[in-house]
Amino acid sequence: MTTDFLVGQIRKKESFLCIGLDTDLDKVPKHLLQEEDPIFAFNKAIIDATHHLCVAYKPNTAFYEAYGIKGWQALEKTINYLNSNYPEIFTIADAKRGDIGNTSTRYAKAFFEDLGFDSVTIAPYMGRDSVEPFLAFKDKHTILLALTSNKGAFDFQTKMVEGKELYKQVLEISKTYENSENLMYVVGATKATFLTEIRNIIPNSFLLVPGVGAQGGSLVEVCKYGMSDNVGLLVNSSRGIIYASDQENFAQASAEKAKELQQQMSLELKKR
Ligand SMILES: O=c1ccn([C@@H]2O[C@H](COP(=O)(O)O)[C@@H](O)[C@H]2O)c(=O)[nH]1
Repeated sequence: MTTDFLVGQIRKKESFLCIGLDTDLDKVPKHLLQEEDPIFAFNKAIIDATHHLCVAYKPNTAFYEAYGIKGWQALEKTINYLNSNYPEIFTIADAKRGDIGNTSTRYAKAFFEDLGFDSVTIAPYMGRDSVEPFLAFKDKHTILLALTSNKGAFDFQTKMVEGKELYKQVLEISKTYENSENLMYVVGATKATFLTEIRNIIPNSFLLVPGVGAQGGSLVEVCKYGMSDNVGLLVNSSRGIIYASDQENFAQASAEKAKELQQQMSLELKKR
């Protein structure tokens, strides 16, 4: 999917919501456990109830890998369902990969070609040759971890390296990578006050912003400091939406939570 198409969807739906499909069988409604594939049954119900309120879905691969081959099959069914039924939706494999070049190429093929995701999250730590294999794929997006939402972000990401915080080095150096127009960045909603400085370095790049909802980040602050001329934001909520209820009405309850965020997003878009 091109960035222009994504921006068009954001304007049309008045939403830059990304719903995280972090599907955990300990948390899904009990009646679904009788289904042949309870993970997919849960995801399908959530997607059907919420697709008009969001522009992206982000399965975190950990939640699928944890269930072995059945989990991976559920991930495959989920992305196939999205691509077949809702091709206007931007899809993110939150896999946090990155390795030596030939290995990164295999990861890129797995997520972009075999599974057919629009984007994948990548750790920048191994540098240029670990990231560029992902960037080589046209109309696919590589979402680099810049400043993450967790407390441990302060262990390394904000440390000074050659006179500059490491996360700023990641932003600046990655701009020099081949096909860097295919880059997006992860910045946690819990780090919203850093967004002004981040926008000075990458004024127009899209940011995937996890951390509203369960982690306590503020959507208003993210928009205040992080919204760019082309919106430039995909704000993710996972647990806050998909586990709104553990009863039979779970999909409707998730749609209500998604609608609350979409309406706040619509207001933020109208402010500009
Ligand atoms: O900095 C980061 C990077 C990734 N994540 C992931 O996003 C979701 C957040 O889930 P919530 O339930 O809305 O808190 C989850 O998959 C994380 O692994 C992040 O939180 N922060």
